[in-house]
Amino acid sequence: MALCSVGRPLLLNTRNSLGCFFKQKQTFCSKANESQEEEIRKKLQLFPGGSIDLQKQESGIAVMTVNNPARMNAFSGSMMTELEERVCELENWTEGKGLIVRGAAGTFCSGSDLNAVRAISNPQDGMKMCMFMQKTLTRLLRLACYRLPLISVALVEGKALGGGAELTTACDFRLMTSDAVIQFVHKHMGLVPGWGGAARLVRIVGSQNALKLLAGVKKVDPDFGNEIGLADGILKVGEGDTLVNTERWLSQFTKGSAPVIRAVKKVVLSGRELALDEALTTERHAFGTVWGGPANLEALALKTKHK
Ligand SMILES: CC[C@H](C(=O)O)C(=O)SCCNC(=O)CCNC(=O)[C@H](O)C(C)(C)COP(=O)(O)OP(=O)(O)OC[C@H]1O[C@@H](n2cnc3c(N)ncnc32)[C@H](O)[C@@H]1OP(=O)(O)O
Repeated sequence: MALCSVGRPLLLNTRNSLGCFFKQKQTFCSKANESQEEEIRKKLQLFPGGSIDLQKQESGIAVMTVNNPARMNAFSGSMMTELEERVCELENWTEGKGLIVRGAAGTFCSGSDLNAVRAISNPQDGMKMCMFMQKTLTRLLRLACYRLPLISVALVEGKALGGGAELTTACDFRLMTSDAVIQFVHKHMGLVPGWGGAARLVRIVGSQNALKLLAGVKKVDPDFGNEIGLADGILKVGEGDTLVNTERWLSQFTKGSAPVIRAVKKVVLSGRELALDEALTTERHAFGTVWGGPANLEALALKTKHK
């Protein structure tokens, strides 16, 4: 039985929440919300185009591609619902260790498809779309909460604008190619982020920098990204295949014992998102899952030195 059915992700959350320290924070738990989600899913399907492709590799690293190059990889409505489906697939990928999120044809993502945005520009639809994307991107960021040790990185080539900039913040790390730009263009669109991008940005770069990026609509190039902690590394264009280089970079975090990596991601996520008491409780539980475990016993037997 699948753990998750895309049409009923709320059921998924209830079932999967046993091992999930975020269960008390889930908000989509009423029948009314469930039917609202279904309603917006149907509406989004009315705006087709592009795709979200997922390639799960034997290495345990998956590549998710935002694929709509004719519109600079803007998110059509159907791509928003496909993103939810792909996240669901990842939640159930027991061999998964890492995820690379990138855009097709050398550019990341230019946000929502403005044609779809115009058609759903009334406040009710906007709120439903916003809740839908917030929930999907939160699930993407919290993949480890579903028993997987997945560590994610956004490979930012070209432009990441608006919702595309928000998508980068739903990954654990961001690597930028030397020609890349991340820009929260929301203010210029008369908006603020609504896909959870502001809340995540504050946690990544701090409130001072977040204010500069959102209120100043500052273009973040790789050097500035590095300076404020938005970029975790810079990939020089022309020095090898960027995807291969990203896989190599990511593998430093995904190699080793899966239960230990899962526990690491859990303590970091809980430290960032929960109140201290709750985070300490989660840390104790995570510690209990690895103490005396195979990786721990092996390290003790080998008398491992950390030179
Ligand atoms: C604000 C938050 C938010 C949300 O919460 O929903 C959003 O994400 S709204 C979208 C924010 N993004 C934009 O406003 C992007 C607007 N587009 C541009 O600034 C440029 O197109 C750019 C910089 C992405 C690329 O410029 P370039 O000169 O390299 O190419 P073109 O402008 O010729 O673009 C090629 C082609 O793509 C279409 N395009 C680009 N972005 C979008 C988009 N977001 N939605 C729909 N279509 C988009 C562009 O119109 C061109 O199509 P064409 O048919 O050739 O005119």
